[in-house]
Amino acid sequence: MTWDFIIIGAGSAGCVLANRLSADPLHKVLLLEAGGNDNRFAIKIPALAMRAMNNPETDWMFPTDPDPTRNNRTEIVPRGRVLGGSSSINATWYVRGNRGDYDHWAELGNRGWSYDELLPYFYKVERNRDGVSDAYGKSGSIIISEIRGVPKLTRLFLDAMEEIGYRKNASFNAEPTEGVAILHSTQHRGIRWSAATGYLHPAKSRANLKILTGALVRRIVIENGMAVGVEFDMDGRTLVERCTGEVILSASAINSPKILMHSGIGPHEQLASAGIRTIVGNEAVGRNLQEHPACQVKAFVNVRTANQEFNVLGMIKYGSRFIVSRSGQATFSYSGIGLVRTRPELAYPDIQYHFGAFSSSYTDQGIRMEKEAAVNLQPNVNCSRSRGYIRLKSADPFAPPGIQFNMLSDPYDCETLIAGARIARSALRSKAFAPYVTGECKPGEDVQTDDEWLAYLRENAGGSFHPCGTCKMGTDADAVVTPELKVIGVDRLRVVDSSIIPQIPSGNLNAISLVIGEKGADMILAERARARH
Ligand SMILES: Cc1cc2nc3c(=O)[nH]c(=O)nc-3n(C[C@H](O)[C@H](O)[C@H](O)COP(=O)(O)OP(=O)(O)OC[C@H]3O[C@@H](n4cnc5c(N)ncnc54)[C@H](O)[C@@H]3O)c2cc1C
Repeated sequence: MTWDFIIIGAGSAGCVLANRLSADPLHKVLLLEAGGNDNRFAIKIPALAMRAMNNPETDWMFPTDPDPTRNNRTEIVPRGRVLGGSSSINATWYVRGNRGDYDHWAELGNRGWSYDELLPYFYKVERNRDGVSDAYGKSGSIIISEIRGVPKLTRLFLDAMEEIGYRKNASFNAEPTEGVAILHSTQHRGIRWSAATGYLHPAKSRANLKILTGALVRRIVIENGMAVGVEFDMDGRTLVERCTGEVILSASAINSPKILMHSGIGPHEQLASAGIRTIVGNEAVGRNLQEHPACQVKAFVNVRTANQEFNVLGMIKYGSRFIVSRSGQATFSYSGIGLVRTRPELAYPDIQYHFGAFSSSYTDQGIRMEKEAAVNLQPNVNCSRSRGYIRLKSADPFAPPGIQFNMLSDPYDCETLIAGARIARSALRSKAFAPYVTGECKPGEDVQTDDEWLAYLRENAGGSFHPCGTCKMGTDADAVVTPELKVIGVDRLRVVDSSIIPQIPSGNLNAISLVIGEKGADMILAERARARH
């Protein structure tokens, strides 16, 4: 069989593409996914995502290189390895980002990617079935709901922020986005609504769409400067599928650049040292790695939190509530959002808060629940400026690449995160929290000066599970793909996923990854239609 389109990766963007490209029965579409089926409790019930993470069956669990900007600490980066990709194991936050983010993308030379041009694609993604906000589209594939049954401590977070000068704003995905709110999530009645749920499952019985799970892509086959197929391993065999239309790489910010490199597209020296023949030398492949640097500000509380209930009895309690009302702690982890300007002269929020009515910690093995009752207010820098990279470590296409975040290399990120952390501290010391908060747990009273905060960040800051930018879209020398998402130097090959992001936006990345899938599909279909006529 020869395919019209081969899509690599059934994640947020890949599921959208599989649906849109196979909507025309004349298109024969092959979707290759390394992971397996998403029919698991740990995926359907949002809070159980902690179990889908750190599980090699559903999480890539990429180890990082020691980060010199964070005292050489290492960490494990979770990425979904299952139908739905990271949208199947994420925390279900739905955050679009703001006008400034996407207008900036357009200003960088990416025609067609301004806020006004992307807004119709957000609407196309969204289905505001539970009436959560007028800001959303009404008939898209992804259901957006307010989370249900939030703890009292989360409502206190909104009061606390209001008390120190930040308004409540339930419409935080429309302009102006600034304010604090109960989380809007990609859920319907407490069940995760992933890209697989919204896009892939409704299309999977189409005769012209073939989905292969357990298909681990090695490389793209390039002949005469053109992508003509994909080589992958499945059931212990190495196979090649060929394609007359386009190969579309949607393996996300860590594996997309790695697959390009194994296909001969990337920094010549790295390819040569792995014994890979360079087809297109491009130093930019794998560079521009971005994250939302985050830290924790935590306070002990005098009421029970999920920390004391992270056991069998707690499971029964939360499980029963879930069964009866599809609400409560089984359906979320963090439950309050804040988008805040740390300085009034800024045009857009430079900090996003995740508020959790529980306390957990980053460890080099992932996130762990604490034993004592506490709440956690976590700021992250929105449009961060630190840059890291992905590099080939091995000639083995299945070995993980080197991942270097350099997460606190830019002083702007450090200063902004410190400002955000100080605001978080003020919120936890507000009158609203006073009856409940018994003391600061992290960073603790010893941390006061800028230098002390910086030392705290270097020892404690982590990412927000939002790596992106490693196959940057642009028109400059640092670009890997054009604004049409075509890989520079190779025909019939595009990258369509969060790796094309030129500058990380102000929000969690699932929404924009879905939009990248929608816009990518539109561009591919329009070109195909033009070619037919
Ligand atoms: C734990 C966690 C929590 C998060 N929380 C949120 C949140 O609450 N809200 C939010 O908006 N964002 C969140 N994110 C981020 C967001 O989900 C991702 O940024 C987004 O889903 C990325 O979409 P993508 O299409 O780029 O890649 P992905 O969705 O990661 O998809 C990539 C797909 O490609 C497949 N693949 C990779 N390599 C190969 C290969 N060699 N062969 C075959 N298949 C391959 C993968 O298995 C995967 O299915 C979170 C992410 C994680 C991991």
